[in-house]
Amino acid sequence: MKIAIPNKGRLQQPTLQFLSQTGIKPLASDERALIIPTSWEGVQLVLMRTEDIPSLVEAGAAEIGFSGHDYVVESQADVEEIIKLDYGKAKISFATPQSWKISSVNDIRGLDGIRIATKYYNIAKEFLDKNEIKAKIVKVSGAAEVMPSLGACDAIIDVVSTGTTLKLHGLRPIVDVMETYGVVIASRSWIKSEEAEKINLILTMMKGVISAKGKKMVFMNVDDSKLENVISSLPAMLSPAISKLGKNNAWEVITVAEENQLPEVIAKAKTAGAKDIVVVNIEKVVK
Ligand SMILES: Nc1ncnc2c1ncn2[C@@H]1O[C@H](COP(=O)(O)OP(=O)(O)OP(=O)(O)O)[C@@H](O)[C@H]1O
Ligand SMILES: O=P(O)(O)OC[C@H]1O[C@H](OP(=O)(O)OP(=O)(O)O)[C@H](O)[C@@H]1O
Ligand SMILES: [Mg+2]
Repeated sequence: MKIAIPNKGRLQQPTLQFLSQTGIKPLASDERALIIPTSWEGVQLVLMRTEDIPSLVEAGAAEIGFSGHDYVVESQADVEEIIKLDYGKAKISFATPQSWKISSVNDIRGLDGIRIATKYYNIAKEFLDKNEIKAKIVKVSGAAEVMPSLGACDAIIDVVSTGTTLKLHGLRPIVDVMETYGVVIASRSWIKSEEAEKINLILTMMKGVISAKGKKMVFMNVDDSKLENVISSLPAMLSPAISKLGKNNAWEVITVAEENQLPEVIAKAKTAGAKDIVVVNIEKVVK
C-alpha cells in the first residue's frame, strides 16, 4: 500500500519525522526515486506536490496522504481528514496594503471591483460570495505577496503564520478566511479496500503517536506507610497503577501525566513521601 507525502516544502520533514515515530522509516533508494520502500513491509512512500495529494488520494494513487487542510478544501477532493497534525499550522488571510484604511469585512465590501491575487481560487471565491464582496480573483501559483507592489492586483488571500512575509511586502492582514493545519487523509472508501486491515493498523499507530504527545510516564517508589498519602497527592484526573515491590514492604506507583503537570506532580509526590521518581517518554498511546 502507498502513503503520499510532500516531495518538498514545509510539511516534508515533519511528516517524515511523524512517520518514523509511527514506525515507518524510508529505506535508502535512488535520490531521484518518487516511490520509496519503507521499513514496514509492503508500505511505500510516494512523493507528490503537497497541493496535489488530496485529489490524488481521492483518485486512488495512494491509500493514505499527508497534506494541508487548506489544500483539502481548495481541491474539493472527496477525502476523509482522519488526523489533525500539530504542524503546518497557519491562517489563510485577506491582506491589503498597509496604507489602506480598512479593518473589517464590512470595509472590504465597500471596495467593489478590487483584484485579489491568490493560489486559493475556490477558498477565495467562497469567502467573497459569503460576504457579498464583488472582486476579481487573479489566480497565481505562489508569491502572491509581491503582486500588489507590482500592480498586478490590489489585495491578496494567502497563508500567514508570523506575518513577516506580509510586512516585508508592505501588507497587513485584515480578516482571517480560515485556519489550516497538516492533515492525514484517506479515500472515503478505504474501509472497503483490500488493504483495509493494514490501513487501519497504520492509522491506529498514527493516532497513538498523537495521543502520546505531551504525555510522560512517571514511576515512583513508596513505602507502605506513605502509600495513601502519595496517591492522594496526585492530581485527581490521574488513576495510578500500583504494584508491590519484592522487598522492603514498599510499592511502585505508576502514573501518566501531561508534561506541563510534571513539576507539580513530582513536587507533591515527593512531599508526600515518594522516592526514586523516574520520568519516561511515551511513544504511543493506542486506544
Ligand atoms: N508559514 C507557514 N507556516 C505554517 N504552515 C505553512 C506556512 N506556509 C504554508 N504552510 C502550510 O504548509 C502546507 C504546504 O505549504 P506550501 O504551499 O508552502 O507548500 P510547499 O510544500 O512549501 O511547496 P512550495 O514550495 O510549492 O510552496 C500548506 O498546507 C500550507 O498551508
Ligand atoms: O507569515 P510568515 O511566517 O511570513 O509565513 C508566510 C509565508 O510562508 C509560506 O511560504 P514558504 O516559506 O513556505 O515559502 P514558499 O513561498 O516557497 O512556499 C507562505 O506562502 C507565505 O509566503
Ligand atoms: Mg511554501
